[in-house]
Amino acid sequence: MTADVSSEFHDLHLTMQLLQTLDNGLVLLDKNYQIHMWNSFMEHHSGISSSDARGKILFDLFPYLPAVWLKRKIQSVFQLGSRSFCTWEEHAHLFNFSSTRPLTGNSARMYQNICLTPLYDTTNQVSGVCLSVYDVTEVATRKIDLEKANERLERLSRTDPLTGLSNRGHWEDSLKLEFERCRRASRASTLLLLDIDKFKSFNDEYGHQAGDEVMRAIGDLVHRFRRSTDVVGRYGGEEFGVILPETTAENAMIFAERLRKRISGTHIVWQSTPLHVTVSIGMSEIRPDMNDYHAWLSATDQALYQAKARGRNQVVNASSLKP
Ligand SMILES: Nc1nc2c(ncn2[C@@H]2O[C@H](COP(=O)(O)OP(=O)(O)OP(=O)(O)O)[C@@H](O)[C@H]2O)c(=O)[nH]1
Repeated sequence: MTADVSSEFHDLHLTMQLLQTLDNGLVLLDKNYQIHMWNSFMEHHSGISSSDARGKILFDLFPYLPAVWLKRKIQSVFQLGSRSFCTWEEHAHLFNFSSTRPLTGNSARMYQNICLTPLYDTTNQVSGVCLSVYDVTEVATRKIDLEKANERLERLSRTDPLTGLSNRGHWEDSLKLEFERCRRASRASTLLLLDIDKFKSFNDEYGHQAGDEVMRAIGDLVHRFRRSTDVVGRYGGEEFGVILPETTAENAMIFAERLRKRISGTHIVWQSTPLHVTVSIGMSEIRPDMNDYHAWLSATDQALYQAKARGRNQVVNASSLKP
């Protein structure tokens, strides 16, 4: 070996060692997806030694890889001569590797970003593609945790903690939306306000916790009774609101009467004592002369007031009231 060749061989040897120290995976592929280099990161995480990997076809070693998609990506690097990327958000675990910190992190599997880089020969032709694999498990799990926490906060900000129904703010937003939709499309929609009768007496006789239990049970009953398109919320203290989209007052009356009877026929058990609960319901169908959803609420509230005044445990339709 001449001095030059020996020096080049020495440099190559050092370069190969340097590649082994990288904390990311390196795979050198030719046009036929045959592996020409496989660094220690890949050895360590795949359990396949460099000597076993070299000469093999990538897709034979890892039959679970999304072959159609990845082949297209690799071929485009050969054709265009430009880099290509794939983030964990596209393919979370391209290689099925274990996470290096499964105990402190939140994932048993490694999240990866992938980069495909063209490698040129001396004639300036792309002769290989270097596939770099980056372990981004910590970043990915942190982002996923943050998204989950935000979703939870979002849900909490919309929910009444006692009944699990929509809280007043969120329910009123739905009401406003429904009002606007109906106005534009001129279609029917009916609003119900439901108030537990003599609710104060449950608090006074059995304690506040019993009152809470009554509230929870009625909220649950209304929630289970409604159709999936109806929107139920806790409107105030012991008051619930139900929006019945695409429903005329006539049909809403059938629903409201059924609900009222169901509630008055159900005993809520508090510490072995059955409590008899009734509700008063006011309802009103949306009308063209209503300028905003407040007018809709106000008409329904007046009907509820009448249901109370007429002796409770009944449904009153706003259209039956004298103007
Ligand atoms: N336990 C409990 N009580 C509540 C809650 N929110 C409001 N209340 C109570 O509900 C009671 C409502 O009483 P009133 O407005 O006098 O009405 P009522 O006793 O239901 O009588 P009518 O509506 O006229 O049939 C008040 O005593 C409030 O303190 C709650 O979240 N839990």
